[in-house]
Amino acid sequence: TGSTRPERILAAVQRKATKGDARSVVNTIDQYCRYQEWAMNVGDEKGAILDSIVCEVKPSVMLELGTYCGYSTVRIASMLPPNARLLTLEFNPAYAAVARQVIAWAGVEDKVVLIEGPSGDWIPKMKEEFGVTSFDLVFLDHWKDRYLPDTKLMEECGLLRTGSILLADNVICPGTPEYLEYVRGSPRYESKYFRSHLEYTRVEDGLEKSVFLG
Ligand SMILES: O=c1[nH]cnc2c(O)c(F)c(-c3ccc(F)cc3)cc12
Ligand SMILES: [Mg+2]
Repeated sequence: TGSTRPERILAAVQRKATKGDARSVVNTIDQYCRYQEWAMNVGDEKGAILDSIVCEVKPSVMLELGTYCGYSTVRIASMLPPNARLLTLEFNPAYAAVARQVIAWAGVEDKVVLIEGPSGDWIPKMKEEFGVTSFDLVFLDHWKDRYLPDTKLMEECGLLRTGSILLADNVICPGTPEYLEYVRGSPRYESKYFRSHLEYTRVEDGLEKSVFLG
């Protein structure tokens, strides 16, 4: 049986990236996915927008929905101060196994809590299991059909406070129409679209930043 794409990404990281150097891990994955084989990392172009928002928000507690190989996990964690925490949720155990090793190689494991399982099950347990009061910033990058239900679930579970920010990937490609309609139409959110491109391609995609108004 051959390797999987995530395993080949991990092999590239362990072969080419400097251990303990998060930026080197990010650059290695971008190189691999641009020139060897495409993969669904947020990528360098949208990643720069993600960086600017993480820098602006300076979150103490952040949630990432959808870890995949850990590319954005490492990108975000490398920008967080030591006492900040990034909780990242991954449904697929094979992806989570690779992500743990990518996160370790980058040396950011102290700032990251990787949780395996369905977001719908874990979001209601965030307070009791992880001592979360509310999230300062949430990066939605999992399954497009879960963006809206998980957002409503976070509202219902009191995990969003006035000023909490949602940043959603892939709002154009593959597209999250119901989520966009909700955050753009709701008086409880102030939304803004950051136009970009689908990772490693010239296809349009973008990030939607939505501030929860309470
Ligand atoms: O399922 C996804 N979860 C999270 N992020 C994704 C992404 O950034 C993609 F580009 C894509 C994608 C996959 C195939 C395409 F042809 C286009 C986009 C999918 C996801
Ligand atoms: Mg994505």
